[in-house]
Amino acid sequence: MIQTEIKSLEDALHESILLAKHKQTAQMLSITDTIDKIDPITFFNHAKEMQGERVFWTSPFDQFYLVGVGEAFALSAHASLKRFEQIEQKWKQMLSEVIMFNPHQVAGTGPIAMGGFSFDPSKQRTALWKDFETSQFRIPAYLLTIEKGKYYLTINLVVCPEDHPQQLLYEIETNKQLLLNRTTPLANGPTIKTKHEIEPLKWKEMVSKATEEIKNGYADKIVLAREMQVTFERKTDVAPILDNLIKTQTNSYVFAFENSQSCFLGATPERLVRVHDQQLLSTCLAGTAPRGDTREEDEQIGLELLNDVKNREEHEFVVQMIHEAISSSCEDIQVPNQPVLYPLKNLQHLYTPVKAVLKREYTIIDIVKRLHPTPALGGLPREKSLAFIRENELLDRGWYGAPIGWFDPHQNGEFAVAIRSALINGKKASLFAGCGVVKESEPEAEYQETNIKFTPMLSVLGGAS
Ligand SMILES: C=C(O[C@@H]1C=C(C(=O)O)C=C[C@H]1O)C(=O)O
Ligand SMILES: [Mg+2]
Repeated sequence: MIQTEIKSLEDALHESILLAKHKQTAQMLSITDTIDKIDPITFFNHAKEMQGERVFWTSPFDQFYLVGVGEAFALSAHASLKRFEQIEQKWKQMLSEVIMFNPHQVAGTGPIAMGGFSFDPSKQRTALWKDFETSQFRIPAYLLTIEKGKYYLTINLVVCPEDHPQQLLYEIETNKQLLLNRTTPLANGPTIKTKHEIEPLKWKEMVSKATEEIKNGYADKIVLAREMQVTFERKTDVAPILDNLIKTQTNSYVFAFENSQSCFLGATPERLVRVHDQQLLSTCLAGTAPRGDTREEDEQIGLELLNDVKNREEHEFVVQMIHEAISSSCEDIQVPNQPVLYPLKNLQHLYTPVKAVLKREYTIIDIVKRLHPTPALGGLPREKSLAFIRENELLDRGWYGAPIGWFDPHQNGEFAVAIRSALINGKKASLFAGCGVVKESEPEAEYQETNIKFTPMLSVLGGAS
C-alpha cells in the first residue's frame, strides 16, 4: 500500500499510469476527496444511468451512508472451504498493491469492500440466486461516503500501461457530473400484483418435526425460514423502495446489492458485528412479539415478551454463543445479564448488546467467520441445526440470513445479518422470513411470527394488506 499526499486527480492518474508502465501491469488507484452535500438516495438514483451495479448501506445509529456504483475490483471465494480466509487473503493482496490518495482517513472512505456471504455454501444452489456468488465483495468504482455530516467521494480504478490520463479524466468528470449534478425525480414505488406463500402447510409440518427433534435431544434451537413470492405490475425501480425503507424502518440497517438483473435488499435490525478503532459491538437479537395498537397494549405485550420463557430461551442461546465465539479474539467483553426490548415499526424483539475490544491480531472477517451463523439464524448446536435446515427447509436462502456489510483498509467495518429482506428480479421478488424454533414452539404461532416479519418488506413493495 503506497500512501501519498493530496494530488489533483490528473496528477494521480499520471503517476499511476507511469507506475503501470514501469511494472508493465495494471495498477489500482484510489482517490478520495470531500464533495458538496448530496442526498444518498439521489446519488443512488442517478447511478442507474451509469454503467455498473449499485450497492447501498446505511446504519441508522450514526447517520452513516455508503453508496457505490460500478466495480473497480472484485473479491470472491468460489469453494466453500475457507471462504472467509480466501476473501481476507485477496483483500490483503489488493491492499498491498493499491495506490491511495486519501488525506481524510475517515472510516468507510478509500478502497473499501462491500458485499456479503451466502447463508450456507453447502446447501444445494437453485436458479433463484444465480446472479450471486457464495462470497462476494466489490470495491466500487465510485463511492459516496457520508460520515458525521461530511460528504466524500472516492474514485477507485484500475489503470493500464497504455491508458491516457486525459481520456480517463474526461470519463471520470462525465460520470461525476452524472452522479452529482443532476435532478432526476424518483420513480414511483412498486405495486404488488400477486402474492404466493411457498408451501405454508409443509412449513408448519417442518416446524413440528423440528420441535419433536429438539424434544428428543437432537438440538436446542433450529431456525426455520420460508419464502413468499410476489409479482409486480411493472419492472421495479430500487431507489424509491430504499427511500421508503429508510423512512419507515428507522431502527434498521438499510442495504441493497445489485448483481446483473437481481437486487437483494432489506431493512434489518440485526447487527452481526461492528469494529471501529478496535472497539467491537455485536448484537443478540432473538425473541419476537407484535407491537400493540395503543401505548398500554404495546407496553403490556413488551412486558410479556420480556418474561416469556420460550422467547427468553430463544434469546439466551444467542447470547451464550456470541459471548463464547468472540472470547478468544477479544478483551473487556461486556454482556448485560438481561435483555431489553428493541422496538420496530411492525414488531419488537429481545435485545442484548455485546461490547468488547478486538485484539490487534484479529480482523472483522475473523469475527464474521466465528459468528456466522449465530443461533439467531442457524441454531444450537451449529452443525446439527444447519444439517436439519439443509435437509428440510424448502428454500434456497442464498444471502438471506447471512452477513452483509463492508470493511475498509484501516480495520473498520460493519456487518448486519441480512433478514427482513427480498431478492428482486424485474417484475418479481422473493421475500424471506424465519423464526427460532425451540422445544415450546407451536407451528401456528411460528407461522404468524414469520407473517409479521414479512410486513416491513411487503409494505414498501406495495403489498401490505
Ligand atoms: C430469522 C429472522 O429473524 C430472527 C428470528 C427471531 C425470532 O425468532 O424471534 C428474531 C430476530 C431474528 O434473530 C427473520 O426475520 O427472518
Ligand atoms: Mg421467535
